[in-house]
Amino acid sequence: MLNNKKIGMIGTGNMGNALIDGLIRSGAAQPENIICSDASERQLEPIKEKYQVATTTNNIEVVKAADIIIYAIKPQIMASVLKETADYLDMSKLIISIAAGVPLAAIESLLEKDLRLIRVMPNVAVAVREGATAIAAGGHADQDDVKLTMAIFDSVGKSIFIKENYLMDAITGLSGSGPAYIFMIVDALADAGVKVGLSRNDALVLASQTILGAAKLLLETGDHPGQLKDSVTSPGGTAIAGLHTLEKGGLRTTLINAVEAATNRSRELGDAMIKNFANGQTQP
Ligand SMILES: NC(=O)C1=CN([C@@H]2O[C@H](COP(=O)(O)OP(=O)(O)OC[C@H]3O[C@@H](n4cnc5c(N)ncnc54)[C@H](O)[C@@H]3O)[C@@H](O)[C@H]2O)C=CC1
Ligand SMILES: O=C(O)[C@@H]1CCC=N1
Repeated sequence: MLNNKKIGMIGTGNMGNALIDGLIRSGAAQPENIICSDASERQLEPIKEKYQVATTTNNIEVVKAADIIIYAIKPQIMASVLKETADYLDMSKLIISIAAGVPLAAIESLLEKDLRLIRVMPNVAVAVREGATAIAAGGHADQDDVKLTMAIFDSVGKSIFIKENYLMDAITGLSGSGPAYIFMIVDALADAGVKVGLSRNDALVLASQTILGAAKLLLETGDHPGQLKDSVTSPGGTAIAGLHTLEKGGLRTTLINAVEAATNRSRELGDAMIKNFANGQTQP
């Protein structure tokens, strides 16, 4: 699908780096077809060394050279980088933003021209090709653009297509931010293992593998999580004793509140962007 399309990555931090890694390791893109930019040479050097991709600190160079441009910079500087590169953006290029909370409408109001715009919410697991990604298309992006974007993010995990309006913030709160919740849970489970006598390393390996195994069971069987939970809880056994404690501690409510808080923060970021971008304000 990507064939020899040139992919430009603006921003090579957590996500930009993870995407480059996943694209190359999956074979979806060849190093010679990737050019990336970052404000920091320190960020670019290891990427150039590891992946032999073209690197530059000049974003405009990336936009000029690429057919598909992925903006992988912080939401707070999206406006200034979009403005910086705007003159070189046109309908010949597919523009993908992965910035949390930045609505397509904000980008369209800032750039004030017809562009093939796609908004994507991936997560950091793209680095190990197990990303969870949602894709929403702007007014001038067509089905081929969506297919191209899905080809990129399916090469580094699983992607779904959604209508952006009100769902992308929820996805940012759930799967975009979700790896952080799981890392915290694994860290706590490892502490628990240490508390009941395991070495830190054994506890961490066992806790991580338990999460991986549970996730694979869910995805490969398609069974409901409640059904799978019941398959673990022996009558009068250990799992139900642990689950009772989790219920008493309000685990479900806490997780629901966490996703809601992250979703609301994404909305706040978006509302601020729309206001600032509409006033042409590009500094955070
Ligand atoms: N970290 C995550 O798990 C996820 C992040 N995102 C989104 O991805 C975007 C990037 O996030 P991260 O990679 O975590 O941030 P990061 O801070 O790790 O990377 C951002 C990169 O942009 C570079 N940069 C700063 N100013 C620049 C400029 N003017 N031109 C070019 N590069 C510049 C920085 O040097 C840095 O390497 C954000 O919009 C975030 O909302 C989306 C999903 C998940
Ligand atoms: O925390 C953030 O804003 C970014 C977006 C989703 C995950 N990390």
